[in-house]
Amino acid sequence: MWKLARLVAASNFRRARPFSTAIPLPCIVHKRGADILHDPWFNKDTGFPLTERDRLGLRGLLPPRVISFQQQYARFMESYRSLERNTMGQPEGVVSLAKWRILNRLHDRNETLYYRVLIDNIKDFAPVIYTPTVGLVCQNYSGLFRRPRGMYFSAKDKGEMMSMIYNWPAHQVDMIVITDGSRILGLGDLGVQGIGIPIGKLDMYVAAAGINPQRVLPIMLDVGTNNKKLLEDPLYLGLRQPRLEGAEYLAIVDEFMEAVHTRWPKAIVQFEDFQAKWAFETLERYRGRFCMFNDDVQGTAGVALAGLLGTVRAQGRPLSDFSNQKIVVVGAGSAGLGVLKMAVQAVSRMSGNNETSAKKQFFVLDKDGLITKARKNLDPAAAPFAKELADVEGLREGSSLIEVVKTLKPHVLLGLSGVGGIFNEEVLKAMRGSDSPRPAIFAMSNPTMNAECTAADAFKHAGDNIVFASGSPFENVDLGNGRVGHVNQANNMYLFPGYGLLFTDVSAMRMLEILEVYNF
Ligand SMILES: NC(=O)c1ccc[n+]([C@@H]2O[C@H](COP(=O)([O-])OP(=O)(O)OC[C@H]3O[C@@H](n4cnc5c(N)ncnc54)[C@H](O)[C@@H]3O)[C@@H](O)[C@H]2O)c1
Ligand SMILES: O=C(O)C[C@H](O)C(=O)O
Ligand SMILES: [Mg+2]
Repeated sequence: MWKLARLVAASNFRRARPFSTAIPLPCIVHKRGADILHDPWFNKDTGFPLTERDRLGLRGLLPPRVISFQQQYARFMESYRSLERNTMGQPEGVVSLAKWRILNRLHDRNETLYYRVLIDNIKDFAPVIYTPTVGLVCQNYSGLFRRPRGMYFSAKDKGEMMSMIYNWPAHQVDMIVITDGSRILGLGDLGVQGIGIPIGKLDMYVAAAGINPQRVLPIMLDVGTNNKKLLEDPLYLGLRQPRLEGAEYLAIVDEFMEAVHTRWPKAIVQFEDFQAKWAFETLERYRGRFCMFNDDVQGTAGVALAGLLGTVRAQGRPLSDFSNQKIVVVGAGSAGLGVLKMAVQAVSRMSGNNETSAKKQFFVLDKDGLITKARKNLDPAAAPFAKELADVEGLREGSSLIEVVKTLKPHVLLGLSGVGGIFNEEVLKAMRGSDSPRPAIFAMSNPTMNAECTAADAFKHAGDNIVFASGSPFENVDLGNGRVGHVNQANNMYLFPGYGLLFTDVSAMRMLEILEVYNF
């Protein structure tokens, strides 16, 4: 996958810009002197040749020696490797944040060099600029803040957004990732600090899909936070008020969507890490009018489905056997329900049966256990997947995870609950009784500490023959005797850069048509 992503990225960058020195300017640069050195889009640091130093008023503002792009690259990588050596043995969080800081400083200074090192070292750097480290960055964002990135629209900006959007310096924007910070990974409400997520996602768009970095825009929609700790933190950078709800909330999102599409009618807006109720509501509200999608609902579904089909192949069975797999999804939020919807559609199309019949093999649990039609106050979003009691013999409304696994003997156990360790020893051991010769365990919650189980525990307790995937990266597991327990990563990052690449190459209307065709 990474090889493919790098090929795509490399070919796009070649097409868009020869990357050996720096980004050719898409328009005439009106800046001069120190303003250019302080603009990460155009800055080449000590790489400015003497002729450019004369032309751009840089003479005397830089040390005399010209250091080539390649030399700067080698210098950065040496600093990074020496940081790795010097922090060996220190706590993981400290090391990850130190790595993030050094990359972030480069991002703020010289984007050309930043994206070059990111593309060339994507496997090493993705866990630093994206999941899982980005979670830690969001948790500490107010303290880590040095320079703004992206745009911040707050509830206090109501009525001003249409003019504010023109404050963004780029003429064209193709790809926007927006969050309201209400459900950042499995870490809950992080308010304005959630901006780290759109930044990390858009870095992946640039690195893996070759999207022009000057045409991406991370957005934070700050409608307040219900996180008490943040509200009491004197350094907290967001609005110090409870989250807006209901019509007041929607009015803010409506105004933002109007503003953004007035200025850039073809920009694609990716909704990210909104709490489930707003994830579903905004998707329904805007999908017919704007070029938008919800990554947690739709991106996750695509990646999970690919993993589920891959599991069938890993079992040595024909893909059509997918229709016979018993699948237990743990977590009935934006991600879990998104996966269920797409997987049911897939089974229905593959088997030719209607969706009611395709649903039979899927079972879903939330914090109150197995979801059945007998549930009082059944969440309308989960209702289509609630089981008839008659269809779950030996189980009841609210059956626990262990009861479900022991009774159903599922082929697949897929976690999108945000609850770390919920696939405990007992549950994993029960998966040994699965009806599948190669049961699949997908611990998709993020970041690492929220994963339903670790890779090591999965292989230890559920057996060597499982197919394992996780949302956050884990190392392969040494099973002894030279055998390896392979860890696959099931994270929507394997899909959304592709959406961007596809949809920025087609017109906005065509995107809507594509989404329609795939009943997305
Ligand atoms: N790997 C990926 O690509 C990917 C994509 C999206 C979301 N995620 C992760 O999935 C997790 C959930 O995301 P979401 O948007 O669906 O969150 P959400 O808050 O919308 O949903 C969480 C669901 O888990 C349920 N739950 C909570 N405790 C539970 C328990 N003890 N047992 C069973 N279910 C329980 C809740 O009732 C709810 O239905 C997060 O950790 C997120 O980071 C991963
Ligand atoms: O951000 C990620 O790593 C995946 C996903 O979008 C999530 O919310 O966990
Ligand atoms: Mg997300």
